[in-house]
Amino acid sequence: MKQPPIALTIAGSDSGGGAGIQADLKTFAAHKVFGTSVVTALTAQNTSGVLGVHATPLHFLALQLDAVLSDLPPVAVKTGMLASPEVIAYLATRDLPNLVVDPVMVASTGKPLFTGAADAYRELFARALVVTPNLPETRELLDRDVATVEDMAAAAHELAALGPRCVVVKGGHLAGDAVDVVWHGGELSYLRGARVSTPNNHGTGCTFAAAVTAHLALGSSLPAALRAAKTYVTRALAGSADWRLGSGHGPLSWKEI
Ligand SMILES: Nc1ncnc2c1ncn2[C@@H]1O[C@H](COP(=O)(O)OP(=O)(O)OP(=O)(O)O)[C@@H](O)[C@H]1O
Ligand SMILES: Cc1ncc(COP(=O)(O)O)c(N)n1
Repeated sequence: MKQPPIALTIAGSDSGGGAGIQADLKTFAAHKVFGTSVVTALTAQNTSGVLGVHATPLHFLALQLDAVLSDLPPVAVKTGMLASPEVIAYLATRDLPNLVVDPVMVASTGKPLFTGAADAYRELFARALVVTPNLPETRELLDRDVATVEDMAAAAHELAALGPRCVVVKGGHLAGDAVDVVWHGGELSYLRGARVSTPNNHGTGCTFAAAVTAHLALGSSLPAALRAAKTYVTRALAGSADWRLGSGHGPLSWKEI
C-alpha cells in the first residue's frame, strides 16, 4: 500500500461519534490520509444535544501537539472545537502548516459549546490558509445579521481582511440550495450543491473542513480541495439520508473516495 500523507485534527471528542474528532478521523480515513489528533475537550454528546464539556488542560493539549509535530509532521492541519479563548490564542503562536480553521462555537442542536471565542479567533484567522464559518458563526464573528447569499459574500470579504488566504462562508443553514460563498485571491466564487433532504446533518461542518484538509494533505490546490470537499459532503449526506441513528440529528455517512 502506498504510504499515506499525514493530517492533524485539533478538535473535541463527540461521544456520539457524529462530529468533532470522530468525524474528522473518519473523513481522513475515507480519503486514505493518515489522521493524527489533539483532543481539546471531551463532550458528553449525542444526536439530541450536549450534556457536558470537559476541557483538556492547556499544558496537556500542548503536550499532545508536541508529541504529534515532533514525530508525525502533518502536511495539513484542521482545527474544530477549541474549547476556550486561551486555546485559540495558544494555537495562534504555533506553526501549523496548511491550516484549515473551522471556528466551531455552537453545536447544530443550538447549544453554545463555549463562549468568548469570537475575538480570540481573529488572531488565529491571520495564520489560516482557509477559514470555514457557518452562518451562526459568521454572525457571532461579525456581530451582525448574515442571512442571504449577498450577506455571506460581504461577510466573506470582511473576514478575509483578518488575514486568512481564503474564507468559505457555509450555507448549510440557508433555506433552499446549500450554497457556500468563497473569497479567495480577491475574488468571489460559489460552491453550489442541491440540498439533501435529511435530518442527519450532525457533523456536516466538521466533515467538510476535514475533507478540505485531507485533499490539501493529498497535494490538491486549495480551489480543487474546496470543490472536492463539497462533492464529498453532499455524497456523504445523501448516503445517510434515511439512517435512523439516535433520536435527534443523526450523523452523516462516510464514503471511500
Ligand atoms: N442538507 C444539506 N444538503 C446539502 N449540503 C448541505 C446540507 N447541509 C449542509 N450542507 C453543506 O455541508 C457543508 C457544511 O455546512 P454547514 O453550514 O451545515 O456547516 P456547519 O453548520 O458547520 O455544520 P453542522 O451542521 O455540522 O453544524 C457545506 O458545504 C454546506 O453547504
Ligand atoms: C466535539 C464537537 N465538535 C464540533 C461540533 C459541531 O458539529 P455540529 O455542528 O455538527 O454539532 C460538535 N457538535 N461537537
